[in-house]
Amino acid sequence: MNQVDYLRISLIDRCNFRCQYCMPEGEELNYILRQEFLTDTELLALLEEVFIPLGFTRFRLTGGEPLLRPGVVRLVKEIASLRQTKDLSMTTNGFLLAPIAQELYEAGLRRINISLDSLEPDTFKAITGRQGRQSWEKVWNGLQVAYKVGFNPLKINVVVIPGVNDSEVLDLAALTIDKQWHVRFIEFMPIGNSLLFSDRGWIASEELRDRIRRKWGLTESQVIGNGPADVFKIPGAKGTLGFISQMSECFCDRCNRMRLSADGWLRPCLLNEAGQLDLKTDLRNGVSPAKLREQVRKLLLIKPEINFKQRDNGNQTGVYNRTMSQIGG
Ligand SMILES: Nc1nc2c(ncn2[C@@H]2O[C@H](COP(=O)(O)OP(=O)(O)OP(=O)(O)O)[C@@H](O)[C@H]2O)c(=O)[nH]1
Ligand SMILES: C[S@@+](CC[C@H](N)C(=O)[O-])C[C@H]1O[C@@H](n2cnc3c(N)ncnc32)[C@H](O)[C@@H]1O
Ligand code: SF4
Ligand code: SF4
Repeated sequence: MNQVDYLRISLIDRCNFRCQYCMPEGEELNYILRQEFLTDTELLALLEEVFIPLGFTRFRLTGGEPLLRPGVVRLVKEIASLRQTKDLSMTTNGFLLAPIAQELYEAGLRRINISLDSLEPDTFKAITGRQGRQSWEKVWNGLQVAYKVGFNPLKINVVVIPGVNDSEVLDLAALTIDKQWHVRFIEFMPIGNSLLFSDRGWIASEELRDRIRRKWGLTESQVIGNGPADVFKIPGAKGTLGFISQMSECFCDRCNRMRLSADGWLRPCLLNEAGQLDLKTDLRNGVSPAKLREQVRKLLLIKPEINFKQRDNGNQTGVYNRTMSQIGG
């Protein structure tokens, strides 16, 4: 059985973007009420008294947009300073990153993954719903500042949507040649916007690798990370290329993670809603840390059964109660 030691923590379900594949404009979302959010104190208590004793040592802060969480720098500092934290990272859309990057680094954050689906401001706008050239520039600037501040490895996440941004794959891959940036192409998953998914579908990573191979060649490579990316590089490039292929391949047999939502639900699998635990309610009802630990321990034991397995045709269209922005990707 894989060791499950990676917890993805959603800090907030709100976002300042409306990415078509995640939180499309106009979609009604039931936002978590403020009083339902795990407070910093509750989150830290769960980490220290439940997750860390069970062997979790790698934490990723995500959302929604994690930089919208009030007091995010303080929270980073608290988690980074836990003795058992081996790795603390964040996934962000980068819009609010530039002015806060240095503070985050000083608080102990060392790795950031930034979502940037396009190098064309107009396409960026069409995907993210953010008006104006300025939005793309703010994210681009966030990326440059994060690089200067020293976040390493610095990764760029690209969800590839057929007919929308797949024509940019070579341009995005080229970013890794001169800079130590790590670009990852993510196969679009049917969670968040099933209409767009059934209209556009996804492109298999192997097809993208083929395009890249024909232009520059491609060799296997490595980069620090806890996620499911298969890593390659263009020969001689400073950075790497990652491929996250949840539709064309199955990496569930090496799954090492669980997810904690901003309102304290523990979810054993991104794509399967079975087995979730409402840790926040139990915590607020005075259930002891030992009992909470026991519940999570039991969930860890049955996680291999819950891990997502329905990928016969690589095109399942489940209807999910929670979207990517609520789960944290
Ligand atoms: N199906 C599936 N997709 C995942 C899982 N973890 C990450 N992904 C996909 O990979 C995307 C990028 O993940 P990130 O938030 O950047 O984190 P990561 O790849 O785990 O990060 P590293 O530690 O840097 O490897 C997510 O948005 C998902 O689309 C997973 O457990 N299952
Ligand atoms: C839900 S977002 C949260 C963090 C932050 N707001 C961001 O965009 O980086 C985390 C990751 O999920 C990815 N994602 C969202 N919806 C997706 C989908 N339907 N298929 C594949 N990846 C998706 C995003 O591109 C992003 O890299
Ligand atoms: S992918 Fe991230 S930035 Fe885009 S809408 Fe979802 S949570 Fe927001
Ligand atoms: S789909 Fe579920 S089991 Fe598969 S890697 Fe993601 S979280 Fe793990």
